[in-house]
Amino acid sequence: MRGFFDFARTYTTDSLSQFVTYDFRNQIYDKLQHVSFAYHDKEHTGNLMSKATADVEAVRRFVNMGLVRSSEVVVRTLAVTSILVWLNWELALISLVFVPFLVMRSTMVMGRLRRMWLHVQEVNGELVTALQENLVGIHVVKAFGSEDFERRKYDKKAQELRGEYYQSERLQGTNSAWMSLYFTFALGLIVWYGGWEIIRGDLTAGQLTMFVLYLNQLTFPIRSAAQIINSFSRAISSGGRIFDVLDADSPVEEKPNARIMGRSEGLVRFEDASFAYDSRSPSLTSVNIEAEPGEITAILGAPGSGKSTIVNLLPRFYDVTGGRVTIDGQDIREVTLESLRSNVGIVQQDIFLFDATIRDNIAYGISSATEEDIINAAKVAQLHDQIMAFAHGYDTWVGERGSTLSGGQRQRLSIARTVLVDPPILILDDSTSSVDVETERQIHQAMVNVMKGRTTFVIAHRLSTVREADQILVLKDGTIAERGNHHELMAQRGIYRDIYELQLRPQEEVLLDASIAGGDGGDN
Ligand SMILES: Nc1ncnc2c1ncn2[C@@H]1O[C@H](COP(=O)(O)OP(=O)(O)OP(=O)(O)O)[C@@H](O)[C@H]1O
Repeated sequence: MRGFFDFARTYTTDSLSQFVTYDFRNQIYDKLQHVSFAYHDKEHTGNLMSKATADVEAVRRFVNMGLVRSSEVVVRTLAVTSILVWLNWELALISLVFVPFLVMRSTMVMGRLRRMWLHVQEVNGELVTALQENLVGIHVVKAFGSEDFERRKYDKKAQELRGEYYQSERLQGTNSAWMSLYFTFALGLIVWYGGWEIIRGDLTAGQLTMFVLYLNQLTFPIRSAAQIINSFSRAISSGGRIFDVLDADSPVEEKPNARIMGRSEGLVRFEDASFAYDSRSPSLTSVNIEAEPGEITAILGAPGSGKSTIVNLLPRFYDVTGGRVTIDGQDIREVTLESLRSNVGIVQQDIFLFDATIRDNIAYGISSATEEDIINAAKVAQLHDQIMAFAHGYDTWVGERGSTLSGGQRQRLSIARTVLVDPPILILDDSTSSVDVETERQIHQAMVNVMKGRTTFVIAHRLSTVREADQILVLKDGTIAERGNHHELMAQRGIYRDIYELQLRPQEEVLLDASIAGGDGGDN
């Protein structure tokens, strides 16, 4: 019988706790998929990972252990107290004298433990962040010989965490001791008063012994209460951190009545568009751009002038803080995010590759892509021949974050991915890591191929791309300082001409020299 009830209890608590954590995990994951970039700018990845794992685990433990034990404690306490009152109400009243102390102490300890556990979870988040940054940036750490610096940084956080754990365990230990002390005091009081009653002849020794034996049955609930308080405080602080994620506002929200955008014609307008990452300084002020379908718009400017910010507004990674952005005349805030983003493709220079095969990485997000589609996309991206040169061809595993591919190959893989999606509007960053002349030519050809027939915004660093552009925008401090084509801007003798003389022309000369010399530096 007992075995059956134990099994039923374990089964119920385990499945309930797993159900709760399953739900929390999915909700957190779902939320993180949908919050905008502005949220990720502020939240550390390690901290989010800690919330999705350690905090969820703290809640699971409470549900698994604390909730059931709490009901057991309540039932036992009520049952024992009723028996005590029935046995001798006067003694029962005396034995309850410690209850107010117990309640006061528990409330105080619970508040302190909650603050402590919150701090523990925060430090744990910082520790995971330090580990995550170290692993992601391991190349930089090794290149700069910073292993010792990183170890000390990690050790400091680990020590802080150890200290915090120690403090909370100590508080829990002293709390447990205090609660036992109150109880022992009450027991002493009963023995003293009961003894007195026996002397007076109002109570027999047997009755007192029975009362004390029953009173002793409260030892278990009192000990458990200390543990439950700890587990509850931890679950409350973890629950708070979890709800911080679940309740986070995302500045980029889809309207409830958002329409689905069909395949766009590719007419893009920025109308008086302004944007600020924070309230202190605007990153874009009153930007006006009109890009006709199929047109190439090159964006140039000094670092920090707002080039990436402009293109980030188009797929709504951030929302304008003033003015509006339209595609085919409709405000992009009126359409669903999914349909908008399927119309706006992005070729990133530093593309993220998943630990999967080349085929899976090219077809990422397009489950309907056939083998033929994938090969065609790789051909357009000038990558097919190199893939075929690998021993496993399209089945080659790219390694974590594509570490087994060169920078040039990763960039062209990004182009192949975009070709497969076939978006009418394209955002491109044409900067390339230093590659040899042949790779440079292949990348350029791949870019020309992918831009064909699409309205393209290219953050331009190379003269070849700038020359192909229908319009060139030169940014300065978040505003468009100059606009026109190459010849018009050269004639203006302004910022563009400076950029041309200082950056674009020398680059082309180097490439020209390299091609004449037939140098091949290797695709890196
Ligand atoms: N996530 C962010 N949070 C806060 N400020 C940002 C953020 N990203 C960019 N900024 C600021 O906005 C301004 C414009 O940055 P942006 O990245 O658009 O410039 P950029 O021209 O693309 O620069 P680069 O050529 O160096 O990539 C800069 O002052 C930059 O510091």
